[in-house]
Amino acid sequence: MEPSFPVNGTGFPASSISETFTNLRKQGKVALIPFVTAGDPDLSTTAEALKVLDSCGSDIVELGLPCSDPFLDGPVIQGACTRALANGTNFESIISMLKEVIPQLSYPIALFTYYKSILEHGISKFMAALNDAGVRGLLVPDALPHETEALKEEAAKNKIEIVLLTTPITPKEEMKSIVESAEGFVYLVSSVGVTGARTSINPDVQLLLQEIKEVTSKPVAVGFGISTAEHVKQIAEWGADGVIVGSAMVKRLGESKSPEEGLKELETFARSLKVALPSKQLPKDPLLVLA
Ligand SMILES: O=P(O)(O)OC[C@@H](O)[C@@H](O)c1c[nH]c2ccccc12
Repeated sequence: MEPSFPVNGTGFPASSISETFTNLRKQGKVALIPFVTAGDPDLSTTAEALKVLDSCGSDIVELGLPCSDPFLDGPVIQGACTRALANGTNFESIISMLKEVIPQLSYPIALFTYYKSILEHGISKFMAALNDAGVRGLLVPDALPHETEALKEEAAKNKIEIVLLTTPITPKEEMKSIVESAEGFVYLVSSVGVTGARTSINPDVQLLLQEIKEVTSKPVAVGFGISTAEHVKQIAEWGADGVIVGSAMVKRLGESKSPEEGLKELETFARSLKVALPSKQLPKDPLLVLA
């Protein structure tokens, strides 16, 4: 049976994060992983944005839970969190939006959150809600190793993969154990500091990618500061399996004059990144999802 919405090559219903990478790898493709903050500028626009990103050939989307103290984020994502919280977006409203939208998407969603927000709900309730909504991955960059182990245990019961992050200053031994424990993919943070667009990519990323690939066959996606088609191309050439683009997406979607304008800018930008990557076919009429 033909599905009535775009299928991004991973098949429907959306695969797990690992399966998505396995499929892409078979086809020699590099994953485009946009990040947006849930509820920015409002939750119905987030729902539209998730569909627009599907039509642009996104392979996975990282969806951020807005938080009042996003200390790993730069001004753009901080602004997105402020807007989302100001319009009343909360965990429950995000979960109910996802329940409706995820069945319409061909890619898996990985949720991004700070550890504190999970504890507010309790780990097992949080994971069960994610599973119920169809979320397939989770990133909690500020969780300590023992906290991560507890998260992984509960996530496994709920078919959720826990993505772990390594940075340019992570000691090699620690990097190895992160890589060993990571599920879905390994997130290589390109540079030290907070999230936000950078003018150029840290050239050490090439070597860091090699070092990770020497110790694992798990997919590796690079994020932090990636904001142009050139950046994306460069990172793909260096052998990454995916690129994560956050602040540059959020800026277009959340800082535009209107939600409609923001969605259009998001679409144009995501397409420009997609064509820069070793790519797959896009659906014929992407604007249909906006109608
Ligand atoms: O915004 P950037 O620089 O494109 O970085 C990716 C990113 O937004 C996303 O992965 C992310 C958002 N907030 C984070 C905090 C820590 C680590 C990663 C993130």
